[in-house]
Order: sequence, then structure tokens, then C-alpha cells
Amino acid sequence: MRMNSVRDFIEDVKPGIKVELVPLQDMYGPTITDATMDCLVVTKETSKGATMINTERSKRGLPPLEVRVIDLLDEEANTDYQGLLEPKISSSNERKLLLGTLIKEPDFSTKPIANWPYCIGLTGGIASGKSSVCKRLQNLGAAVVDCDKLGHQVYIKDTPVYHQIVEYFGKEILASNGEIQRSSLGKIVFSDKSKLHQLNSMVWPAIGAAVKEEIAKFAKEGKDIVVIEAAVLLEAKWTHMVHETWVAIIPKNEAVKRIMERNKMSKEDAEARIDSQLSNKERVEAANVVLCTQWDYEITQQQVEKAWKLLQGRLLPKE
Ligand SMILES: CC(C)(COP(=O)(O)OP(=O)(O)OC[C@H]1O[C@@H](n2cnc3c(N)ncnc32)[C@H](O)[C@@H]1O)[C@@H](O)C(=O)NCCC(=O)NCCS
Ligand SMILES: Nc1ncnc2c1ncn2[C@@H]1O[C@H](COP(=O)(O)OP(=O)(O)OP(=O)(O)O)[C@@H](O)[C@H]1O
Repeated sequence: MRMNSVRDFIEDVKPGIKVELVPLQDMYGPTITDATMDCLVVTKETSKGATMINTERSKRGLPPLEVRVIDLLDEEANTDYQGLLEPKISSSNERKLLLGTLIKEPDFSTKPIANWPYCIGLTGGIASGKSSVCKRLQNLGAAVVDCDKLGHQVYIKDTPVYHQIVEYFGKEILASNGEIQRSSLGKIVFSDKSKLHQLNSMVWPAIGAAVKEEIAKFAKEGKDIVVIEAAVLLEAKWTHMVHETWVAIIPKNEAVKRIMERNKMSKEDAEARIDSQLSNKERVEAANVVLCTQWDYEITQQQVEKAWKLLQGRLLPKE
């Protein structure tokens, strides 16, 4: 079959057939373990891999995949094909197919964590849909650690962190009962980067320790997969506590719209809040899996189900 690009092939596929694009470096992942797959589309250059994939499938008692070799027509088309498999996300239809798939192999070599429970760090910008994705993963069976909530617990009156914060920010952040008023603290730190930095250095170690305790608690309960929802996962370097980093993204204009609606913020304030955080690009660069919540809830659900299903095929063995 001679095609301009893989996209042509996909457009040629009849509706109802499940098509997944697997980045070249991940061809071995789902393709050797997914019992629901029927067919593998490869170029001449990657057809050797297909033979090896079928050998691996037969070792696992899975039926061989029908292999379709397509021939790309010209240089330009070949570039398009390579671009398609690059681990980057844009709004193009082809790259949509990468959402929910493993775009980068996780690297456990530098992480001092046990194989089990398998931990996913879920991050993303403000209003990117983290909570919505988490809820869906929880419905599928994941245990969830909410770092915003853990963050709120470190402000409990008379703890060492409480005293440190009051000493630095002054008594004006306290309510009449002596408790820290987060809204007052938020106003200060979200308009002053150096103060936010100070606050982070006081509270992140305590939140990190609380995350570890939660993971240990879920391990005792026998949970297999724990999702750690953390807006600041990358900034706080909590990635060393998780096996994989999943990132929720939305375009900036959609984020502004959502924040204005949900938080009743002005456009300028919403933009300032987004600009104070990491960009989508920076997060995607660190991501093993990317999810985009830009469209209907149904599409978010489909991406989450796909990500969950593929995840089952790469969980590490219990030690
Ligand atoms: C500044 C605080 C007191 C404001 O509390 P408040 O209840 O008003 O907001 P909340 O905690 O619900 O956070 C709202 C959103 O702000 C963003 N955000 C929170 N903390 C940070 C931070 N340190 N850096 C950047 N963005 C942040 C996140 O998108 C978060 O979802 C609070 O956010 C806080 O203690 N932040 C520092 C601790 C932290 O990093 N928590 C987040 C753990 S994921
Ligand atoms: N398709 C969608 N998937 C997920 N969320 C969506 C979608 N469409 C709209 N939203 C809305 O986006 C808003 C933000 O979602 P959510 O609260 O899950 O984000 P978040 O990243 O947890 O936000 P934050 O960290 O700012 O609290 C919600 O009001 C949600 O209803």
C-alpha cells in the first residue's frame, strides 16, 4: 500500500476500528501485551520490529498481529510521519491520538521507590482538569492523594510549620481564632514570587513527607495504583516519589476562560496566575503521558480509559 503518510492510512480506516499510534520507541510496549489489537501498520523501515513483536506476542500466548507495510511516497511525507511520532502534543488530529499513551518511557534508575504500589504523579496548570482526571482514575480503581488538601493540613495551629510561617509573614495572616487564613496568605504569595518561594521552602518538605505517608497507607490497604495529584509536582521535585508523570493540559485561552468562570477572576488576574506557573511545553517535556481536557467530558473520559488500560500492561511486578 503506498501512502502519503500514516494519517492517510488512518483516514482510510473505516469508522469503528480502534487505531492507536505508538511512538517508535514504545513499539514494544502495548503492542506485545494488548490482546485487543488486530493489526500493526509499519513502514518498510520499521517492519523488522513487527516480526519481533509477533514473536514476543506468541511467547505470551497472544495471536499474531496482521502486519500492513505502507510505503511513504516522498521526503515531505516522511517528515510528516516522523513529526507524528515525535513525543510532542499539538492540536493536530494525528497528535490527538498520542493523548493517553506513553510518550516517554519512565526512568526508574534514579528513583528510590519500591515497585509497588505503582505511583502516578498527575500535574498540570491551574484549571487544566487535574481534579476531573483524578476523579475518573479513582472511578477506575486508583487510590488518590490530593496534595492541595495535604498542603492545607500543614497550616494546623501550633505545628512547627505554623510557627515558621507566622514568624515570616506576620500576624496579619491570622484569623481571630489564631488560625492561618489561606486566602490572606494566597493574596500575598501569588503577587510576590520571592514570598511564594519562601512559603514553598517552608511547606513543601512537610507536604512531601505527608505524601510518602499516604502512599505507605495505601500500600498497607493493598492498593495497586496510587495517583498523586499535585499542581507543583515538577517544581517541588516530587517526581522522585512517583513512577510516572502524567500531565493535564489545556490551551491558555481555555484556561483563562475556565478561571474567570470558576474563580470569578478578571482576565488579567487569570493570565497572571497562569504566567506564574510552568508552561504546557515545560510540563509536556517532563511527561510520560499527556492528557488534554480541552474538549467534551466524554473525550476526557476516553483518554483516561485509554491511559488506564495501557498502564495495566506496564505495571512493575510486586517485589
Ligand atoms: C497559597 C495557599 C495558602 C493558598 O491557599 P488556597 O486555599 O487559597 O488555594 P489552594 O491551596 O486551593 O490552591 C489553588 C491553586 O493554586 C495553585 N498553587 C497552590 N500552591 C502553589 C504554589 N506553591 N505554586 C504555584 N501554584 C500554586 C494550584 O494550581 C492550586 O490548585 C496554598 O495554595 C499553599 O499553601 N500553597 C503552597 C503549598 C503548595 O505548594 N500547595 C500545592 C500542593 S500541590
Ligand atoms: N472536558 C473537560 N474535562 C475536564 N474539565 C473540564 C472539561 N471541560 C470543562 N472543564 C472544567 O474545567 C475546570 C477545571 O477543572 P478541574 O477543577 O478538574 O481542574 P484542576 O486542574 O484540578 O484545577 P485547579 O488546580 O485550578 O483547582 C472545572 O470547572 C471543570 O468543570
